[in-house]
Amino acid sequence: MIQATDLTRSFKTKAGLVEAVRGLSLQVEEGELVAFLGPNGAGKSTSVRMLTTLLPITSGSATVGGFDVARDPVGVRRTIGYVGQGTGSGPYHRVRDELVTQGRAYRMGDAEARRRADELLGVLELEGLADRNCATLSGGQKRRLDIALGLMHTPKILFLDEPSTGLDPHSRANLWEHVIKLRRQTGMTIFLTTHYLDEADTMAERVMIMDHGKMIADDVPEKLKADLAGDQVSLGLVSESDAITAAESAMNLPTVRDVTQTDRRLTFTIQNGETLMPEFIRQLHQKGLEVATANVVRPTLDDVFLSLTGRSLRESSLAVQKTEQVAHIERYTSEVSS
Ligand SMILES: Nc1ncnc2c1ncn2[C@@H]1O[C@H](COP(=O)(O)OP(=O)(O)OP(=O)(O)O)[C@@H](O)[C@H]1O
Repeated sequence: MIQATDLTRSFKTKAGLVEAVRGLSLQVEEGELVAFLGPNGAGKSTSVRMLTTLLPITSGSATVGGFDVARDPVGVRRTIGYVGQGTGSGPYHRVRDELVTQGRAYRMGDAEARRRADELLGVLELEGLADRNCATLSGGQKRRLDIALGLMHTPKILFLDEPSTGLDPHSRANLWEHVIKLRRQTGMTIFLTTHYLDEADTMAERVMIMDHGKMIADDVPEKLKADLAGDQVSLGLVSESDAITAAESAMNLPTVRDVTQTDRRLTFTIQNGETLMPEFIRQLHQKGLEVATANVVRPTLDDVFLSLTGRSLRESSLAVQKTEQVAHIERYTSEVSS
């Protein structure tokens, strides 16, 4: 459904050439839900903007829905819906009118545009707001309207650029319920960028991680976590000598790494820790070693990024969330004081 080969995009700036995307190749199959992750400035939006024909490519090639993004941008635009970071609705228009106008822009007849608008108002639970001015909607309602706008022409592929950024946790969860429902009903292919690691982990079937303009990982979240991060195991033994012997045994476990023993504590990283640990502890008991405490911590996508780059992706997304919180507080303060 989406295919890119060696895509690059550079920008000439006063400070010099910025290579935002440096040889991106990817493939997304029909009906997949793929999350595109990466720290600020990794090149995610630039990639999405090239795939959605909003930005010309510097070199390489891409097809979306079977249409070449450089040679047939109109074909691509007919096939996709794009929900960008800024809200797409006009503040002084009513919700249903906004949808109908969008439909007309896609050359739908008036009756068809109204029928589709009402259908989407239902799917995205915006019926009660159809006659409200867009300016009066909450953040979460606005994002749902943005998605409805992107779906008016019934696209096969939906691009969502940071759909839930700036929403409170309840609105984020609600937005996701709607996206998942839509996907179940339509079988649409969904390609989204997000800063929220938990969101990518639980919602996406496949995660692509970008850093410095390049793809550094592309797989199902569980596999990425198992292969690149592994479970963190921590065992407490009753004596230091038991811990030393247990560490020697741990060295022989398959996929084990980073075995560390300090006093009575033994820690290591391993794949499938939850499954392997009961048997390992039994073996230690058989050797006369006593395990007093055991803890297995499952890895996160941040651990994957850390193992790939030595940096934390969470810190980058926390920085974004902090900026958002400051923006919320500033908006609130200015509303209160005005
Ligand atoms: N129009 C532009 N002119 C110059 N540089 C640009 C332009 N657009 C993007 N860049 C640069 O390209 C790089 C990639 O930016 P991009 O917006 O694609 O990153 P991103 O991964 O989407 O980041 P974020 O998560 O912060 O949205 C950054 O260094 C950015 O400053």
